[in-house]
Amino acid sequence: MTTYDAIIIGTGQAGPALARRLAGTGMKVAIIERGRFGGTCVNTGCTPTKTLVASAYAVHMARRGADYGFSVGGEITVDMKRVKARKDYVAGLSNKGVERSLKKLENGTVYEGHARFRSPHEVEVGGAVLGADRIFINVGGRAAAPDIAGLDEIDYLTNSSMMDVDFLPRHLLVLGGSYIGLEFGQMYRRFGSDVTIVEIGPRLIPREDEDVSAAVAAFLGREGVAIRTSAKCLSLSRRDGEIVMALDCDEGAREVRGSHLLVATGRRPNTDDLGLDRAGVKVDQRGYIEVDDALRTSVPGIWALGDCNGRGAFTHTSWNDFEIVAANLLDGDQRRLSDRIPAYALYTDPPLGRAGMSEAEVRRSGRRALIARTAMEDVSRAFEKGETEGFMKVLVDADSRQILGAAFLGTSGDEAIHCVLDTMYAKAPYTVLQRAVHIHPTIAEFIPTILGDLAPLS
Ligand SMILES: Cc1cc2nc3c(=O)[nH]c(=O)nc-3n(C[C@H](O)[C@H](O)[C@H](O)COP(=O)(O)OP(=O)(O)OC[C@H]3O[C@@H](n4cnc5c(N)ncnc54)[C@H](O)[C@@H]3O)c2cc1C
Ligand SMILES: NC(=O)c1ccc[n+]([C@@H]2O[C@H](COP(=O)([O-])OP(=O)(O)OC[C@H]3O[C@@H](n4cnc5c(N)ncnc54)[C@H](O)[C@@H]3O)[C@@H](O)[C@H]2O)c1
Repeated sequence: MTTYDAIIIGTGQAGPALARRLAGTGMKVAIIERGRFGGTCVNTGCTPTKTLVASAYAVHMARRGADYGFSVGGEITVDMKRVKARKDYVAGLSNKGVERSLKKLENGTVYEGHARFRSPHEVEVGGAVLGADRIFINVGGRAAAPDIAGLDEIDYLTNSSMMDVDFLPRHLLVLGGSYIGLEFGQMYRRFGSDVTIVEIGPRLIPREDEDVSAAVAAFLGREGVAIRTSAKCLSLSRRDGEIVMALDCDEGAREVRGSHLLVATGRRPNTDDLGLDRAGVKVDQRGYIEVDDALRTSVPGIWALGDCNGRGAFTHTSWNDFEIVAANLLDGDQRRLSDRIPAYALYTDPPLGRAGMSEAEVRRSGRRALIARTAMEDVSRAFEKGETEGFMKVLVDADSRQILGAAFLGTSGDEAIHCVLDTMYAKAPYTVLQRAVHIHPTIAEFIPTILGDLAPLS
């Protein structure tokens, strides 16, 4: 057995940064990766998808040339091989950057292979057994396949296999109308595919407020994305060279057909093949590793960071997990998971920036609250850009005057939301943000104006 001061399993968003911090203190650190360095975000998640979203946006804007006073000679066609090559280049830089930095890390040793616990302080990888008093699990997750008759017989796509697509699907069926389904759905519609999104819930992105779901469905619909909600996929089969999806639904056709199928119905943690039982690490019913407020598992000396602990499902939450663990272990700074304010963005165009509670959550909480909402068409920057879809909504606690949450669905909503988020972290009353003088013309400039319109939430 080779002994280290620390073992890190997985090189997602938390692992590499933690490896650098620990190795920087002189600890001997083993880093184990079974797949591509950088994990989901870098290889099959954020980076490639946002690179593809950028290509789709450029195509969309070129098609809208007439709105801006120019024309493109001839039909706009998309070369999917070049779109993919651009994506591979951008994602490849990050992937290689993570690999290079870990392999040359002083005090670090990289093992390439599948890690499995042998005991609370021993991990097997390849033929080697590694031991350490501190083990950090950063194994992430993968696409979950729903239990649908016939799915196994279909050569379906997931976010991972979508990365190899270098052709235009004639008709992309998308199962699941949340982040992955909507980002890929709009993107492929813009590239030129017919797209049908099938969502089991009563509306798209069912976690969001109804007005958000409705606005997203409206602009996707205007772009020609077919949307089926409250539609349960009963079975999948192949007929006449097409994929046939049989639906249980109250409205619309009971069958949809397409050339390709993307399954985007959620994810599951990579904890089923990690030998956690041999270490005694507790998982919940869905396989997520149970952690406390400092990301310690049920076994002393073992921590779980990132998607595999079920406490976040984003790159920034995994990165924050690294910050929490490093602060507690190395800096004497008792940072806590419970200090984190929920925040994320959905990268449709326009994007949805979200911070804190939704309107529905505020209503359920029963507290006295204020609300203000503005259509993006009333925001001068959006109007000037010719991108007026969406709205901005802010909720404030009527007693403490602190911001409870916000949804910015509109151009630059993913950036402007940070004004709200930072004010929430500062625990400042909304009036601080209302009195801030923002730069003209920006989307953020309008936030003080919105806050001037706050009225009781009825
Ligand atoms: C299509 C898509 C788009 C996304 N877009 C965004 C976005 O725009 N913004 C955002 O914030 N988040 C986004 N996410 C989510 C984000 O990618 C994840 O939350 C983030 O990557 C989680 O990182 P992680 O650190 O938990 O682990 P991961 O990045 O999942 O990495 C885990 C690593 O562990 C390795 N591993 C697993 N098991 C073992 C084992 N037994 N032994 C050795 N190695 C192992 C894996 O190979 C992998 O490299 C997206 C996700 C997807 C799927
Ligand atoms: N912009 C971003 O930050 C971003 C982008 C992509 C992915 N992600 C991450 O990836 C994770 C997974 O995304 P996702 O969109 O796959 O999952 P999700 O959990 O967000 O949504 C799954 C959707 O599929 C629906 N669904 C479930 N079973 C179904 C079925 N049998 N038929 C039809 N619909 C069904 C659900 O109602 C839900 O709307 C997210 O939690 C997110 O953290 C983030």
